[in-house]
Amino acid sequence: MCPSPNTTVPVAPPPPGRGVPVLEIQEFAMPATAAADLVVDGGRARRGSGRIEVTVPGDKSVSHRALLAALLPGAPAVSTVRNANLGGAVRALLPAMAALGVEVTAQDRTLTVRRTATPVPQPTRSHPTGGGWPRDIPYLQTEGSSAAARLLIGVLAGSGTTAIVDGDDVLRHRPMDWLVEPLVELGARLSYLGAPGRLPVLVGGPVHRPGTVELCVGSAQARSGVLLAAVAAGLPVTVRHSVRSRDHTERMLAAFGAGLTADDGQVAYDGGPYTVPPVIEVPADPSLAAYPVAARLLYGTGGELRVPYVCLNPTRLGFFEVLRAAGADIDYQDRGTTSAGEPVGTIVVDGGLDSVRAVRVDDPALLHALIDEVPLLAAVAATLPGDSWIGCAEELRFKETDRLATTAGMVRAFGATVGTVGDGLAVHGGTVLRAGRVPAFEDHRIAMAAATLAMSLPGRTTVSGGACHRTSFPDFAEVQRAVGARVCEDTDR
Ligand SMILES: O=C(O)C1=C[C@@H](OP(=O)(O)O)[C@@H](O)[C@H](O)C1
Ligand SMILES: C=C(OP(=O)(O)O)C(=O)O
Repeated sequence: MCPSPNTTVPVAPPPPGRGVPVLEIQEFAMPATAAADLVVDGGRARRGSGRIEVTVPGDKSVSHRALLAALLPGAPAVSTVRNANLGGAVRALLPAMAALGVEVTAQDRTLTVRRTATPVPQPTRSHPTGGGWPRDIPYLQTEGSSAAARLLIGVLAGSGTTAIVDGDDVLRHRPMDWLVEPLVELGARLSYLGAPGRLPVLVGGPVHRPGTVELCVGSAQARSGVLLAAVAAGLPVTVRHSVRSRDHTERMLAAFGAGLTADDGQVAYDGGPYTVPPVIEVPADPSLAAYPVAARLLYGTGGELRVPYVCLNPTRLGFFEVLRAAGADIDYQDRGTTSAGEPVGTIVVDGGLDSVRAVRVDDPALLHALIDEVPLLAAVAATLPGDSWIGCAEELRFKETDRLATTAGMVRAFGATVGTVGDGLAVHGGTVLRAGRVPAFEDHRIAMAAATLAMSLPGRTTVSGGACHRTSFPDFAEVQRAVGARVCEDTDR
């Protein structure tokens, strides 16, 4: 049986003086698993030494932004997104765009976006209060992707497009007020059609009041939603934020020529013009590169592993930086820049974790630079001899699962001693870990972290519902097999 994600085992006190933000924790029943299991036969790497190169899919965040750029006023009628991530989270945006008359076709990893198509209405879900949906208003469903929903709300609230934005049962429990409240301050008419602060949200009128808004969270999606609204409306807006989280929206809009200035703690848009280019290039996803890199480090044998053309935006490199600072041999080479203003290069890893005792994250910007890699970092930390701490992570409670709890539950299923303490995770090192059946809690990041840890442990591990990795990394198993893993999907379930 899967351990409960809600069990809290304090194994170490939080660091002194750490204030825990008061945020309302999401509680809801997870839907029954639909995904197949992942089966991992762990132990030594299937391949020995030698240089290996693997490529990982395009960055999920940049893909979302590149697609939504096509909805900005003045964007070309036909545009191309190259090397897009084609996982479920990015695909979630396509039917919503179709309902707005924007057709997206995929060939390999290239998306062609046409703004002039006939709108294709999406089927509606049941109304959360049992009432009826407002008539003649496009209904846009973004499934489980909060980036898709939040960024879309921003673009709609900037371009003055009336629509309803909805999501699946899990997304209907994730906070939308982080973004909706600042948009309302800027004059947008937005209303919650179900629970306050949650989807579905009706976007009824555009932002039109210039000014400064203050965000209460570090969420890059919230900041991006406000910036996209401001730029779509040509409205001068300053966004103050407490944490510098991923800045892909700022880089992309600046690459379009929009007048943006970023200082410590704020980003300001001057209301001036911009040009959306006909082609946007997406670099490979550093959050996905982290899995083969971790597998290589956990195996600890073999030669160099190279992952080319990865987004080297510093707001995304926390996982690699924390391990580098702790002694792992990780390097960045072949540096360049994409047309969307993103630094790119090859991540090179050699050797294992022998010189690494423990890892520590206790800075909010660093946490945000590895926010999606926390389950993987905790899994790696469980193999180290020392005690590790991953703090400043309160926002993880608002992901598709409460990822502080589900990360602890997953790592504990391997026999590790790990607990949620305040706003973080304390991982005791030096425990003997064992293969077995472990939960993924329907969460792609938990599934991939579990499967990666299992690769280095002798014996068979079954990651329940682990095939949910398709949300962000459809070819996860193929890539990990190239690094030496024995991992496959159990299609017999
Ligand atoms: O801006 C984005 O594309 C994302 C920002 C992060 O979420 P938050 O903005 O909620 O922190 C991250 O966890 C998510 O996978 C993608
Ligand atoms: C949290 C994630 O995405 P989102 O917030 O967009 O659902 C993720 O991909 O790990």
